[in-house]
Amino acid sequence: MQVYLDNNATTKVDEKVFEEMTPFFCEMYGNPNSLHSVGSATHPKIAEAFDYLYEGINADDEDDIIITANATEANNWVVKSVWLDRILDGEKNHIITSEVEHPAITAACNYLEKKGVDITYLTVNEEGVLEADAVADAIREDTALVSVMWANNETGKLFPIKEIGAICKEKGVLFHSDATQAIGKVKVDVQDAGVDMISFSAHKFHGPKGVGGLYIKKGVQLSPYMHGGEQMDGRRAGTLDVASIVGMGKAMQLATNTMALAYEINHVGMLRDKLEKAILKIPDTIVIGDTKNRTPNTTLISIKGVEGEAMLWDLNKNGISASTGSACASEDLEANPVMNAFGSDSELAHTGIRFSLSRFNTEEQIDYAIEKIKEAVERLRSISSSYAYTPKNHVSELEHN
Ligand SMILES: Cc1ncc(COP(=O)(O)O)c(CN[C@@H](CS)C(=O)O)c1O
Repeated sequence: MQVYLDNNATTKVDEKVFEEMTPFFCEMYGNPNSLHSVGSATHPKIAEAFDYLYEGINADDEDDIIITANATEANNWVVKSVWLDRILDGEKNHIITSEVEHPAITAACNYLEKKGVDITYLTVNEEGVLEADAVADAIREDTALVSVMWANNETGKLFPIKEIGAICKEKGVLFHSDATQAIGKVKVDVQDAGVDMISFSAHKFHGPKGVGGLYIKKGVQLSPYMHGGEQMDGRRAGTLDVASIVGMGKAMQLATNTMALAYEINHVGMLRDKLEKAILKIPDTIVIGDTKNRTPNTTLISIKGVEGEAMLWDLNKNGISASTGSACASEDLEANPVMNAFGSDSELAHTGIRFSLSRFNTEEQIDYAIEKIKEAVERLRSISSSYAYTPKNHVSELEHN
């Protein structure tokens, strides 16, 4: 049985999304900027896609949603153009972010540090969340940007975006949120939250890889990151990938409508809780962060005495796909930065397994995964030189219910 539990890394394209995309490869292949009818034939579905995007995040018609290749581009665009506009060409020299952001933010900020920009990486509390007051305390006269993620990709923890939005508005500081792991899992309402910009990627909510977006509130000045043609009113040059834009719009509509979000909480959340509860019945296991105020699909669990990569290998042999943390950091065997941020000791930081579900997972799949996880823990602990294996914590004696 194949059980895909790594949806925070990427998701399957919804069949309905794929259907919407297919005409734009071999039939309606025109360039939307061409004046002829082959080009203009793409316009109605592009317009519909943008309607879905605006509705999906409750953007005002006067706001902008600019198509990017992915959230990485959107995040880099925000950080580097704020540097250009407000630091190099302005009187600011300070950016505030958190220490558990995705590398698309932290690496871009590290790059600016080398250019002399002062970056504050706020720490998270023991629940794995940044406190809004910490942002207020960190803001200075020369602060150009606050960038805090909406939901953490490894723990699923939700950050106090609305409170931070109010603080940034009151202090007149630009506020960006990386909403990549929030869209399609929780309600993302840019007007209610008071954000100036958010980043997103379609492949996180059952759209195609290679397309994402940056929402920019009306009136926010941000120099283009990509210069060239007049696409996106000159805010992001490059021929539009019509199929991907249409796919992202449809995916946004399918993932953010009221029924879909209710299903995320009631079905996906139920499956995640069932999986998590079953694993926590195994001795010496803990959830990293805490179980409140999370996206409904994610759990990051430390299994003492079991190296994360070894666990993944065991699960993979049984058709189960999970990760030790974000996919982009999976190659290096360094301790998981998010777990380090929680003050986890190094042993713990190597034992984290991230399970991230989707609306396509079934209860039968979760029951199968629970059985295989218990078997893997039993096997790996029995050959572990570091785990004190006693009859008390024999996994096989545990009742599975
Ligand atoms: C919060 C957040 N912000 C940005 C990105 C980047 O998305 P791209 O479409 O690759 O550009 C991601 C992607 N995180 C994946 C791959 S590293 C994970 O396994 O957690 C993310 O989670």
